Amino acid sequence: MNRKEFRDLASPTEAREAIDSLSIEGGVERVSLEDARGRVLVARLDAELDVPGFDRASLDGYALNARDTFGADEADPAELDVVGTVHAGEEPGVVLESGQAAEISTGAVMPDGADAMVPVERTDVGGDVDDRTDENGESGEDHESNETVLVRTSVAPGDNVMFAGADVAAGERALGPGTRITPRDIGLLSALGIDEVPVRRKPRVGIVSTGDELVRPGGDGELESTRGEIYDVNSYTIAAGVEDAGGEAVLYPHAGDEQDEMERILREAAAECDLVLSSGSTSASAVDVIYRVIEEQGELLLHGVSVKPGKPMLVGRLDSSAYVGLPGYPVSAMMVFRTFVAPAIRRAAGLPEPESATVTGRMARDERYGEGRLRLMPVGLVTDGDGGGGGNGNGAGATAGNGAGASDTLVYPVDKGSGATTSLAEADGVVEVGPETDYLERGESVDVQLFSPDVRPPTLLGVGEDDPTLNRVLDRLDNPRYLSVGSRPGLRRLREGIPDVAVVAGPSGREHGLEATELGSWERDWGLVVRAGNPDEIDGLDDLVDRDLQFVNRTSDSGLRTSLERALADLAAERDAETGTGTGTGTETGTKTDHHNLATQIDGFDVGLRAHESPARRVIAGEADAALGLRDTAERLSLEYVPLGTQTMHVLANPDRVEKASVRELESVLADAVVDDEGLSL
Ligand SMILES: Nc1nc2c(c(=O)[nH]1)N[C@H]1C(S)=C(S)[C@@H](COP(=O)(O)OP(=O)(O)OC[C@H]3O[C@@H](n4cnc5c(N)ncnc54)[C@H](O)[C@@H]3O)O[C@H]1N2
Ligand code: MOO
Repeated sequence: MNRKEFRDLASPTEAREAIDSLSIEGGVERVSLEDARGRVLVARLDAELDVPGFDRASLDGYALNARDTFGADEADPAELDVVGTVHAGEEPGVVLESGQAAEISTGAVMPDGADAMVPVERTDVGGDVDDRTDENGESGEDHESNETVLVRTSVAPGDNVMFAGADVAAGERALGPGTRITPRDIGLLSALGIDEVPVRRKPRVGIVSTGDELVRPGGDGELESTRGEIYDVNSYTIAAGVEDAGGEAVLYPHAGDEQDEMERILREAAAECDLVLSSGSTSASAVDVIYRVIEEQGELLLHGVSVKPGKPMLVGRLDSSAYVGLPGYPVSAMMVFRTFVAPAIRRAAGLPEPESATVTGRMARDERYGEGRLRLMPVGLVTDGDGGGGGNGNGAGATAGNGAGASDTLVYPVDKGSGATTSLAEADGVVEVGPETDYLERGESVDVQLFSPDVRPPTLLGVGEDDPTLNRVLDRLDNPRYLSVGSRPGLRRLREGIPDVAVVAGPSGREHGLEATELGSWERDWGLVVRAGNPDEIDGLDDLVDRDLQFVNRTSDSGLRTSLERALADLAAERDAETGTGTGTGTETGTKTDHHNLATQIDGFDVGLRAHESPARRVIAGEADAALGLRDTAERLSLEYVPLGTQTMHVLANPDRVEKASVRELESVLADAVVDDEGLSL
């Protein structure tokens, strides 16, 4: 089977041109006023009537003839006979003559003979109130002619009257083609009595994810990890991106890795959509055959672009639809989508390019890259210094000013690889690094395109140990970001000056030779997490070493792993001491036992999982007898906990950021927390 090789890559510009050459417009449809918001008008709409359609009183008061008020003022009011009342929505039953007025409501039709009105505040009832025969103010004919009104101001013709057509006159241009209809435009359309408008049909975008391993989120049953099953990410991120760009997303069933099945589903989508987006099957493996479907059944315009991530993307046509093949890796799929596809959908939908929100910052560390492709580098932002801007210095409830203030913005690459969804979820934007740049130096200025103008960088950036108590602390803060990289990498990053705080297990910063302020600390109980009821009667580390038990560890970056290794070292020393007194053990004679020797006797010691709960979940799944973990975790998952020790968690602040509002807020949350038998509670 011949496989795809990427020898000649198209340039990003060529990729854009290829996509632009496809037609993905959706045509025209008519939508009702209720569905018109955000839609793009395709034709000019002219007013077919006057708004208002009659001369109308702008205030509650009296309609009258302006000439009758000339010279009137507070001291010398004009007295007019009130000959009727006109309410909104009724025909005036009165015609005014000189010296007469009619009571009138806001929005009511001005009676004939009236050319102005006076608000009620500038009048007084004249005559004798007791003479009034009609307290309810019924229509004009019912008024006694001896009722009068004292008008304490003079008005000019037209005062307080909105004349017919003053809002919009018949024949006027109301809305032009290309208008993206806003709630205000809907107001105008309603006033004109228009209940349906011609708009661009949203481009229909079919989404076909390929791969035998994909499972829809929320389906029945668990993922079968042994088969490599994963939840489908791309269908949903891409669908959300399509809707954001003004398209209508249509999800199709997953296509497996068979060419025939891909062809069937792609053609079904092509028949119903203006654009088909597939994900996966773009690269070089034997099942990456989607390009053949396009090549054989449609037209393949290009395959392979000099961009990272996203190299294996495809552009072409299938039947009457445009086609773009996105790589399967979620980061690659999303980056290709937002860089190349979303602008084309927006154009087809008639939407303008969104305000580009760009932030300039400094690289927080050196970054090397030399593949000669345009790199779309996801990055996170953190404000250096005291948080700058608004002087939000006094703690309580402060939503830390994170606008681009006086302080610097540091930019750090977030790269867990193209396969990690958190590479995007933990990023704020993208830095485009040209193919000629192979090195970005710490401190160098870079422009970050935010994912959207409303992206706000987190108020607080923390790194370090994964911990359930910490998760509760973070819930108390406004928009923090925490990267659980483990204690050691956390300390390293704090030393590099990137995060605001690091959370480390075990020895405090000072013992690591670090100039960091400790904001708070708590203890956590750690040990072995075993099945409920402890059916294997596991008492401690001895059991793991000496018995045939399956164990699951944490990665060597984690503080728990460090504590476990120390405990093993203690056990080794104990056993050596016993050997010294002549008690034989299983260790080789003559060699000193160190914790490595004991570790090799623990089945599964080298299987290290990254998060605090993952090992315990292996116990629940029946894949292990004991896991390294916390008492907290065991209790929450209704498992049994075998104590091995306690460990102190330290929250250490970057010395340059101790005055940053969010850091002070964290300090006060930690100070408020109560430490009792249950650990730290809030
Ligand atoms: N020998 C080579 N291998 C690879 C190359 C190459 O040039 N030579 N290119 C790499 C690059 S770059 C990328 S990007 C990927 C693209 O791979 P495919 O488009 O063929 O995608 P798959 O192999 O189907 O999947 C890759 C990866 O992503 C996961 N995936 C796929 N679809 C989804 C989805 N809807 N939701 C979540 N995750 C998904 C899939 O399980 C795989 O792990 O190829 C490199 N290989
Ligand atoms: O080009 Mo792939 O998209 O790097 O990961």
